[in-house]
Amino acid sequence: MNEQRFGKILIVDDNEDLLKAAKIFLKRHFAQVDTETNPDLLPILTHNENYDVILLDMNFTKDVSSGQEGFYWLDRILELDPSAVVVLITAYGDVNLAVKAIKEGATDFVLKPWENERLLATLNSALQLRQSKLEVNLLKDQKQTLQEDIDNKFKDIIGQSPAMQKVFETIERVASTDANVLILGENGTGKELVARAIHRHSRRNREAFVGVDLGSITTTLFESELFGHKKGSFTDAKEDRAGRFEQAHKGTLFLDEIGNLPMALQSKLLAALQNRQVTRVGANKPVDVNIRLISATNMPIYSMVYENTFRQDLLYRINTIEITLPPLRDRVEDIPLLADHFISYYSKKYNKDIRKASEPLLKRMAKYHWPGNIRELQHSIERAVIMSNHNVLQPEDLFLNKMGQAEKSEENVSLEHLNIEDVERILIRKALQKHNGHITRAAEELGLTRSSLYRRLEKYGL
Ligand SMILES: Nc1ncnc2c1ncn2[C@@H]1O[C@H](COP(=O)(O)OP(=O)(O)OP(=O)(O)O)[C@@H](O)[C@H]1O
Repeated sequence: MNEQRFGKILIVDDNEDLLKAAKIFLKRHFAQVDTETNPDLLPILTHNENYDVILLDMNFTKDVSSGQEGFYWLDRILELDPSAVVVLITAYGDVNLAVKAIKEGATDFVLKPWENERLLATLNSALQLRQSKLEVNLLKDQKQTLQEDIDNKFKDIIGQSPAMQKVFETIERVASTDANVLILGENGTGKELVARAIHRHSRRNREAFVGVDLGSITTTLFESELFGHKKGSFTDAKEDRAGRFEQAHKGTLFLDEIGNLPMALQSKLLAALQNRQVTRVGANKPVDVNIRLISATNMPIYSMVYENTFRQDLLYRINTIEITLPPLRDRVEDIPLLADHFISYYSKKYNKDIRKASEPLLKRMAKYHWPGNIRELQHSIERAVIMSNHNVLQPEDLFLNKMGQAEKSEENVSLEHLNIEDVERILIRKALQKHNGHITRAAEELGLTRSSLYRRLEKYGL
């Protein structure tokens, strides 16, 4: 018989002939059939093997027919495994006892002497019940994990400052809608983290979260990367491939660095977003895509619209809801929390016993400008944890970039400690601040063309 057999059955009865006969018959139908005459071994047997169905006699002592032993063992089995499925073996006159046992948790009963086919049918239903019970248990575990996830909603986004509370509120409010979200903020402020949190708390969370870094996609590969291609449509197209839009179907598409997309490509992106359809390179039929769109940029996107370097219609398509992440220097009250979080994470990772940051170090961190925001804080703490010999991190353990220190107290900038790049970065930041991110005016003031200013913005991550 080639048919695949499932199910582990244990039969406990004091009648050896009955056990032998049952085993011979049932082995043809189930994956494993074990027999036992001594019920005292039940706890150890059920502990060692994960039986699907236990076929249990009601009476073991000779001339006793009260069924008390069966009740006792039924109780014990269910105590050890509340999902156990127990089928009782009863004599003809014991039907009332068997009915009572079912009320106490037994699944079914079979009458002795039994017909093999009827026994098989009873065991098959019992096995199905066992599988359902196991599935329910699994679902309960999964539900609990999901619940824990919900309870710890923003556990990976650290921050208690009013600005971050506002961010959390917005995430909560927009996550369940399908609204397009635009996340603005300097480099390293947690834009991707927020995008992932929105996806995690959305109705699409069982589907894919697909991220694309538009800042690093070349113009030639843009369409194939986003919309996919047919085999042979260009030299490197060795096989049919779905693009990011299709990969994100039913899920969330995260377009990072959208402000870096050249104008020509912006129109192509806009068309796909408007039509909710994409056509693979080399194909002639568009396919429908159902995506939730989240975009992010550290560029001054509104000034870019004003300057005609970012399409206004594209901006309106992506910014239904806007979330602006504050730079770390504007929420210094979150620094101790973040520091603790990263110290404990990296201490564990590198097997060090570093407990916290000292007060003088926290003061130093509060004064620092953090041009690279949380990413910079995270990396400096990682380095400090690796290098430090202290149990409490000290100011000298943290290597901070001269730039960030200079800018926070610009009036005290001492040029001899800066190099040309440091100075250029300070001047660009000042010009942008003065003109509220207006690129043309800042470029004019700096004596640069707009495109060379953009190159520098990218270079310095401004
Ligand atoms: N609030 C936060 N709590 C904990 N970790 C954070 C927080 N914000 C950012 N991080 C961490 O900082 C790093 C940078 O975050 P993320 O990549 O989300 O920033 P980003 O704004 O998308 O950066 P970029 O603009 O450079 O793409 C990540 O390692 C992230 O886990």
